[in-house]
Amino acid sequence: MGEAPIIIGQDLQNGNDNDFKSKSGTFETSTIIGEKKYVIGGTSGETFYVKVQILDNNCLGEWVNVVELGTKPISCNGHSAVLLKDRILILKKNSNPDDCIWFLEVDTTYVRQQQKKNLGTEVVAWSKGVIGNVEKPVVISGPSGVGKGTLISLLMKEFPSMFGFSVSHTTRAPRGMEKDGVHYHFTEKNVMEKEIKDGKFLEFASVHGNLYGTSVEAVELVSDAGKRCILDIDVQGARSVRASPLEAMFIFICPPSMDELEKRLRDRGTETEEQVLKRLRNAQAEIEQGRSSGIFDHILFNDNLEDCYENLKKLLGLNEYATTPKSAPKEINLPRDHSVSKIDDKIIINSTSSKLEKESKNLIMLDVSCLKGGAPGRTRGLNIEAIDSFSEGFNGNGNGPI
Ligand SMILES: Nc1ncnc2c1ncn2[C@@H]1O[C@H](COP(=O)(O)OP(=O)(O)OP(=O)(O)O)[C@@H](O)[C@H]1O
Ligand SMILES: Nc1nc2c(ncn2[C@@H]2O[C@H](COP(=O)(O)O)[C@@H](O)[C@H]2O)c(=O)[nH]1
Repeated sequence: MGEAPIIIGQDLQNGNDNDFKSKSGTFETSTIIGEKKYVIGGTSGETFYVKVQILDNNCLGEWVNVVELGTKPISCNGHSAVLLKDRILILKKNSNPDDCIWFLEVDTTYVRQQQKKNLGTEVVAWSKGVIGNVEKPVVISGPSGVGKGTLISLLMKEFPSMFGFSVSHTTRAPRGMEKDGVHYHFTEKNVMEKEIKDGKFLEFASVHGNLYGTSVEAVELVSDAGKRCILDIDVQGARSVRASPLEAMFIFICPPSMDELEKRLRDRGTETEEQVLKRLRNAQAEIEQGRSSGIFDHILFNDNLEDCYENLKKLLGLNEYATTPKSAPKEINLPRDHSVSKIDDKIIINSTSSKLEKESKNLIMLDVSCLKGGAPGRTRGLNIEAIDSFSEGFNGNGNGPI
């Protein structure tokens, strides 16, 4: 049973009571959804950790246990909360431009799935907001030696600002040139198993006798950089990602023949004879699954490398002229003191700072109509615009068109 926060301020009938101070001196918001009140605030102490508590009127008005999933904001010195359809938008005050928009998911598909696993406990999930339309992650699978890594390297070299590689964890030993944290996070089996138990992985699989996995953080880091995430994972991993809430594009790379695959693996010279044979045995099953399981949106044959790379670029909507991201992420400078209001899918953020400060700040409009993704991972598709309160037809109180 959670300890009840001490709240000063009025509960609203339905919606939010924004940014009031509790007796402990920390800032809290209270959002009412049906019979439940979500109190988002901090624990006292030197560092202000964000914490969620839920008062459930269905449970005789008791504070219920809450499991908070996802990566949550590390610290927060006050925030505003706005109720959207299935999640609460959190606007952090006094924060960096790339760390001020967060979501607390309360009724998304992911939360409902997790709720089933944690019967008897309330589940909520945190997800950081990313401005702009960073496109869906790309999952690339195919048998060992087919050329996935080669194709991905070409892509990253040609479009460094557009794509970011999801650095997987593995329990296999590094190869000669491989660097920890760059090619893989090389780790111990017991450590990785513990992290899997702790829910840090989006997917994981035992591949050719070793454990491999994509951490939620690996994907989030790429999204945070405003780049399209590329995952190089096996078919089992692709299946898990397909079943997860992460919307992605799935591409399977096929070899022209088993003989050619064997030649590439042997010529690469990174595996022992025993490992080569194991990888070739697994390749047969992977190719069958890749071609028939329905997991993949596209199948590419990597016969001639140049042709295959051109086809990959076509699938990704790239051509020789597209060398910059389609939508570079914009930054938001949230006024330190602000009020928020909601008009349909538009959140109006109005500076309530001193006049001097206000002169440099505009009214900001955050469009949440095209949200994509979410926990586990980032929430994409946020659009932001600074608007002139007089010319754009909004009054200065953010109370809607005048
Ligand atoms: N189209 C191609 N024609 C000939 N050789 C190729 C082609 N594509 C890749 N190769 C070579 O095949 C070898 C295997 O490629 P790569 O390491 O990219 O495979 P991979 O699918 O990433 O393998 P793994 O899953 O084991 O990491 C490399 O030596 C690479 O240079
Ligand atoms: N399910 C996952 N598979 C992964 C991940 N990272 C890599 N892989 C796949 O493993 C094999 C072997 O890779 P290698 O580097 O040892 O040659 C290959 O098919 C990769 O696609 C992961 O995070 N999850």
